[in-house]
Amino acid sequence: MRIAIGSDHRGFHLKAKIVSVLKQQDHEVEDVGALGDESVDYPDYAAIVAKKVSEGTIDRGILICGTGIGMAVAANKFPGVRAAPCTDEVTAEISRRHNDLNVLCLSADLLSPRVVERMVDVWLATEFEAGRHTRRIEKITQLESDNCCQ
Ligand SMILES: O=C(CO)[C@H](O)[C@H](O)[C@H](O)COP(=O)(O)O
Repeated sequence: MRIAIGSDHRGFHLKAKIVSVLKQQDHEVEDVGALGDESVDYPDYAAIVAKKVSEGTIDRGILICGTGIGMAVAANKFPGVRAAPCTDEVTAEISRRHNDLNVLCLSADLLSPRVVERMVDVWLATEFEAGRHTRRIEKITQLESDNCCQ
């Protein structure tokens, strides 16, 4: 799978760990930064990853900051992006089955790296369930075009 991954300074070390695991699993990984743990602004990295997802040049995005919240707020400004902070394996799985989440947002401050590794595995492996959930995703897409300011 083609995966773009970004973080701010708080997520930098966890990002490095996830990048290495994903590469070992033969995913095509695009690391967009941050390049170190000096203070940066999470919207800058959310925008790079979310734009790629929105334009379809990669399959999925992963964003990491202190809580995952700022990254999700920023990424959701891009059409077609469904981003949310997940907190455990269950939310990671349901976010795929029900919400067709295409950008996984993670907390570097609150989650253990081992839990995150399992969450990422589950999130990448779980398919969208479709059925009644398709109707709901279509309604979200409709909200974008009804309220679009781009
Ligand atoms: O966006 C966030 C809050 O949802 C992240 O936790 C950021 O990493 C955090 O705000 C960065 O804060 P810092 O004090 O500048 O490290």
